[in-house]
Amino acid sequence: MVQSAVLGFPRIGPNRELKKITESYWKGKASVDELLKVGKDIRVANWKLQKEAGVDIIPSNDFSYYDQVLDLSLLFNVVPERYTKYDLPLLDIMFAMGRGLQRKATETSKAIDVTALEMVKWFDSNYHYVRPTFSHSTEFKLNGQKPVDEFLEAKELGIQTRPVLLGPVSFLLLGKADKGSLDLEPLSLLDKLLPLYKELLTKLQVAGATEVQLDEPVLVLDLEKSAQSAIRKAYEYLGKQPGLPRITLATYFGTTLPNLDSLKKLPIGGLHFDFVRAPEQFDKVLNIIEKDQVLSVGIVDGRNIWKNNFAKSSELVGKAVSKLGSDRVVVATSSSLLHTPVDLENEPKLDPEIKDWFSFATQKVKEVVIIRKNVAGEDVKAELEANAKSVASRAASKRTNDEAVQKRVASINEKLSTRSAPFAQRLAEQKKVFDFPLFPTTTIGSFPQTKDIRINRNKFVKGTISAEEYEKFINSEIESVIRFQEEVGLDFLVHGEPERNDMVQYFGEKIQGYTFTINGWVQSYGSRYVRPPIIVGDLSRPEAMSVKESVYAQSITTKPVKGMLTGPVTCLRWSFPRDDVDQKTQAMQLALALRDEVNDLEAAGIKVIQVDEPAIREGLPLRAGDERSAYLRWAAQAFRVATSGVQSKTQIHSHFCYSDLDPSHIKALDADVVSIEFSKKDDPNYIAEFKEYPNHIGLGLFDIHSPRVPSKEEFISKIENILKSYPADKFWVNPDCGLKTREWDETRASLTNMVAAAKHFREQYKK
Ligand code: MET
Ligand SMILES: [Zn+2]
Repeated sequence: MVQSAVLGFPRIGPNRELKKITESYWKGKASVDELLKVGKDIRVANWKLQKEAGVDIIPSNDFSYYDQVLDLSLLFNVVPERYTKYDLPLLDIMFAMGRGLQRKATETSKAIDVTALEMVKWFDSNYHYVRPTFSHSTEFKLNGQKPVDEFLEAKELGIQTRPVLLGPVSFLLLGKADKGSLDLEPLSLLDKLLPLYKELLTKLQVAGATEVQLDEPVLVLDLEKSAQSAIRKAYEYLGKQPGLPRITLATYFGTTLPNLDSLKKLPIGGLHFDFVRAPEQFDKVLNIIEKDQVLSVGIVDGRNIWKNNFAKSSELVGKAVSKLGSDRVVVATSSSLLHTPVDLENEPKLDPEIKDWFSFATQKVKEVVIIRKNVAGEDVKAELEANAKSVASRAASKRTNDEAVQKRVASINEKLSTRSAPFAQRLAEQKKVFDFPLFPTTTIGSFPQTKDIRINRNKFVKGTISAEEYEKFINSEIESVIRFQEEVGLDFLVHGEPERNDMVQYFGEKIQGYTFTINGWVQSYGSRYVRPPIIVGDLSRPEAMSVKESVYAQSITTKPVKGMLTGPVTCLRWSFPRDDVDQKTQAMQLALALRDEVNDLEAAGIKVIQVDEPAIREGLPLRAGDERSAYLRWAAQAFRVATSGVQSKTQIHSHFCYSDLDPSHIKALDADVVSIEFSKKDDPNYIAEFKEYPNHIGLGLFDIHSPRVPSKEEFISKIENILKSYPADKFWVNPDCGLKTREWDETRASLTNMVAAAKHFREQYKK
């Protein structure tokens, strides 16, 4: 019989229960038992939901208090020494690795001061994982047995699960060598790591697990020969161990075709492929499935919110069945559902016409089951008819098409996407407008989003305070942020973004063609969740979106205040995009809307405008080649469409974070000044690469994901280090990213030290 499988379910809880409890645990307001209880409740609810929906293969160990990759580092004892020397409980070591920890000394314990590990984008998604960090002194051993415990927890409820683990090759390749061990090649650790997987799988088997899912998403990347052989080696080794649970090796987010040879004839139970993202691999994949192997057909999209097309999916699964037989086919989600919101039923405010086009994680679980039933010949006539109706209604809806927008996009040309003068000339004109010192200091835009801000925003949304009252409140926040920056001594100010719930959602709500949810949260990293707006139709800007706040901020200070916008590519990437129009077209529509906004800001007297593009790197197609170069071209052009309507003397900034950015990715944006997350990348080679960047640049000097406050000396030594390979006259001084998740005390202390360091160098370079 064909089976159904889910590769992973969101773990944040339907009402963000996990965020609430972890944050209060961090603040010392909730006990560890309270934290663990909420975690357990979420796991139990998720398993029951899937069981009741009729899913055959239900995942366990897809839960995490912070990040599943971090869990695995901890489980295998890949824990740099700096985290273990304080005798913290495992859970707190894990949080310290994820977010850093700084604690004053008390009578009974010494002071703690440790930075977080590097956090990186999970492939091309907006999820971030904590990078495994290996050193010569890494001693692999099992630390606890989280996957086993969670398997047993489900078993106790009478639910048999399939534990999920990141596979050994991906675990190593996604990691890096620690400072001090830079000559270490993570993949060289495979031989030491494999016995640990064996030990763990043995424990799972003893606990009663008959199957495991090992994720090897690196198989959708360009892999060197050594990595391809590592895959073979790992699965030949694990597959041949007698008595272990059956292994399903799962890939997702792209095509495996260039690496397919390394998957042939492996002694494992099954293989999973993502046919939503890469349907082109279907025929070739069918040919490599061995007689004793199962093909898991990933057909329900784990990355987007559109309702599945049952007729189409069933046809594809049917093809697999006719070739392999029904016992060897599983209908599955394309990837974990981690990247989709929990439940569409939590959205009472969505327009019913549009809501009928969507499917969130809870609905997707049911979709997998319906497709399975359909392929197995069970009666799902009513579901199929309803599905066909929604699919047809979306295709025909008036809400998706706007001719004026389509015409304007067609008129985009070189002139519209090129600034009126080259950088050198622009810089000269800008220098006449502002008197900027060497090492200009600035921040990335947001300041702490306090409870007070959230309370007032909610009141405004609920209508318990009027628009005027809310505006007054926002203005008072802006004013205090401006005064704060003046006191601290920053050169280029920001208004602080207190009016923004989220940098994309805020604009999404003002752009026509978007719809948004009230509960559609998706984990971005740790306890940070986002609520991506949904692009349903052609996009346009009915009226100014940010001018009022920027103009107010500029009116109360003589220092330049940056206008602050989210760029077209980031708006696209951090939304759920349409799947019926290509991404480039959606980006250009956004670019035109933003161009009008940029021009309006300039007309209103704003002299510096920052258009953030943190997501530009994550959108990079995972493999090198034509698709990637085309992406880089259109992404840069979209930015230039948005920003080249201004005069030369208007300074355009941009900002990038969260990823290993290559300067070549951003040169073509031609922004006057860019700021980049950098604080955890003090590798001299990486710094040297940025010398290539022709315009001005601020390499981020402190980690904004951590509450830790760097001292003035620490800033000085960081800057000194960068200046060894980077010219001082192009150098801006700023944090890694916006400060919205920080507290005010930390923010004041960090920025004060940062400005002091900038002044130190200003003095030094005067001489
Ligand atoms: C993720 S990038 C964030 C940029 C935005 N301007 C902020 O400061 O929050
Ligand atoms: Zn950022």
